[in-house]
Amino acid sequence: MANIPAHVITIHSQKYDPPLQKIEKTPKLPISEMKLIDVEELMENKNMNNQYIIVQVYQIDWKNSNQYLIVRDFNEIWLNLTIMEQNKSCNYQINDWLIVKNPILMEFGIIIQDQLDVIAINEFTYQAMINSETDQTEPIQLKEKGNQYFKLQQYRLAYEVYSMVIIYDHINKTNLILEQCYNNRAQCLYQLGYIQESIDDLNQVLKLNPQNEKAIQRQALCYLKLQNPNDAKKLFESLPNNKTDKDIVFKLVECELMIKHQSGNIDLISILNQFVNQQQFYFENINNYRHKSIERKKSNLGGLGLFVNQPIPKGTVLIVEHPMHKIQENQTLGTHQRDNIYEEIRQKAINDKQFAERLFKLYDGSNNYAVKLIKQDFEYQLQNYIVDINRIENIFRYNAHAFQLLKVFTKNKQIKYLDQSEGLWFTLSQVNHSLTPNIFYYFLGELLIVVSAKNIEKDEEILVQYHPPLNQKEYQNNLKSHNIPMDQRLVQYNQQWKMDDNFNEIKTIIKTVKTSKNLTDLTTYTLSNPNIIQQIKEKYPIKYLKIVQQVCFDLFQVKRIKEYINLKFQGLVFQFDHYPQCSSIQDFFMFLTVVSQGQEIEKEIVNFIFKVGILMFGEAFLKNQNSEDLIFQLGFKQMKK
Ligand SMILES: C[S@@+](CC[C@H](N)C(=O)[O-])C[C@H]1O[C@@H](n2cnc3c(N)ncnc32)[C@H](O)[C@@H]1O
Repeated sequence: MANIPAHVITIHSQKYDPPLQKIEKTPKLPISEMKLIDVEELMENKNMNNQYIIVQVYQIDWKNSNQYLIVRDFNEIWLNLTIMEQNKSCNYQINDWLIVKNPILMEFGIIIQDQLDVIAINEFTYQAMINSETDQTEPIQLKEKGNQYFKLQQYRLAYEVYSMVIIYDHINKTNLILEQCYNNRAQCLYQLGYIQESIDDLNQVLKLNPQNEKAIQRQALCYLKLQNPNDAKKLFESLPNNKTDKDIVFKLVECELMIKHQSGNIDLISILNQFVNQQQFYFENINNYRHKSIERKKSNLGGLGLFVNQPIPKGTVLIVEHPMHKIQENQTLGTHQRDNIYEEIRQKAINDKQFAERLFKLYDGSNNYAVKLIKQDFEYQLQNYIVDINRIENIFRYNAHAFQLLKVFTKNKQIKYLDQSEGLWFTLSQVNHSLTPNIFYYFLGELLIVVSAKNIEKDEEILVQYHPPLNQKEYQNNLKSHNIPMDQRLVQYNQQWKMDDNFNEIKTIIKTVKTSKNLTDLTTYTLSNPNIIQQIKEKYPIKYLKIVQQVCFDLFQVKRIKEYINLKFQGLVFQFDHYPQCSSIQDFFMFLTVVSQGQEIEKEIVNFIFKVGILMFGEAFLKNQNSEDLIFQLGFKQMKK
């Protein structure tokens, strides 16, 4: 141990030799939500809440029942530490390390009012502490344990384990895995929502290794989270792969957007172009997601249905799913290629057991028996290599969803424009129909997103509206085609949904879109009929919000703004029914906000969508302009070029 520097005033009192006592109870580390700081930091930062320091005991004195220690921290800073009203049976020994919770720094040193705020660590307690938490003794193993917790998303536990390694490392001055542990612990803090604390840990990493790219990137993300795009940008830019790594490029654009947004200086087109020129992005890396509360059970409506086993607030993302099967380009079930389609699916079922298993779990028209028979049926059919084509057809008839696959990328990244297509989405296919649905869904390309439209009670069935009701006859036909009995309370036709005057015109637009050979036709059509646009605008404001969403989606996929604006007309006219619950901009914003908070789906993408949305509306608000006009101006400006 080093000599005490002269400037430390030691307290000379009568010497007291405490009896050596074993600690019987294993102390738990009281630091689950606390931050390790050093004495220097403590001097700068007088707020002692939720902090702890670690010091080593050099000398012990007593005065009445107060214990006076001389201690030093890892950085060899010496100071006095007074523990008021110390219980004499709890004695510290020279060279013990003390974990001191919430230290109060006074002129003459640290005062501890509550002796429980101090825990001594000697070899014995240290071992006990580690064993009690993890059954691991070695710090490297301990770190592995932390990693395991992290993988299981048990961030609190991971945090504690990493903290222990950090303490161990400080004590033993090994510096062995300190860098990794701080880095990992920073991630835990981030996940737990302690962003500033995460930044502090990352500073520790960068102190040890200024080149640690992971830490730089993570710190930048923290700054973004704290709405500090300038610092975030600097950090992202300092990364060597800031032009090639798609995540970083993406983040840099996001910084740009946020900076422009905060300064009120928005030039959306140039931002879009900048983004679009940089790189293309795909939705391929989004994993399927299904809310943990969803259960499949018997439904009063017939057959099985999906229920939630906990209350679900409005706006919760319940399902994010890729199609388990989708029909090839330009095909729908109504076409003459139908038999080929079923044959194709049949082959897939024969070759891919998992696919077949899922397929046969779907409703096959035989309400009561469908699921009961699955297992034996499936096994039998596979054994004999017979997958009945009629059954495949049935499954498709009752489960397929249509979606507007406006464009896709071919393998060599060419854009292809497609007509409406159909596919099977596994989870959505298990949801029953209602005209008063509690969920709604929409597609980003072929990616399905299902969101709760109301607060849903525990054990309530989730219900979706199968078709937008256009008129009584069509509605009845829809129900019939779905094998749904007309007397169902939940499926009664609502007189309010009469065919409106705009309907025929809208239909004409749809038809034009569908039959036009190329996009110029559509441009001419919409431009020469501004009244229709005006009418649609008045009647269905929500569809403009749909454009915002589509705009953002297209940022990832479309190179040429022109085409994308043209395509919007197809999207907007056809798809606005998917937002029956969003009747205002505010509603839609709420929806976006909630979606962006969905932990499990690709946050960046949804955040990005959200931000572009804000920018567009933000600009309109700044200019005191109708935001819908703005979106339209944007579209027309581009089209005229
Ligand atoms: C996509 S499936 C839904 C899941 C299905 N109930 C099952 O058992 O797997 C569609 C079928 O469910 C039934 N169904 C859905 N909604 C219904 C409703 N509101 N009333 C009666 N039956 C309904 C109809 O038989 C319909 O053809």
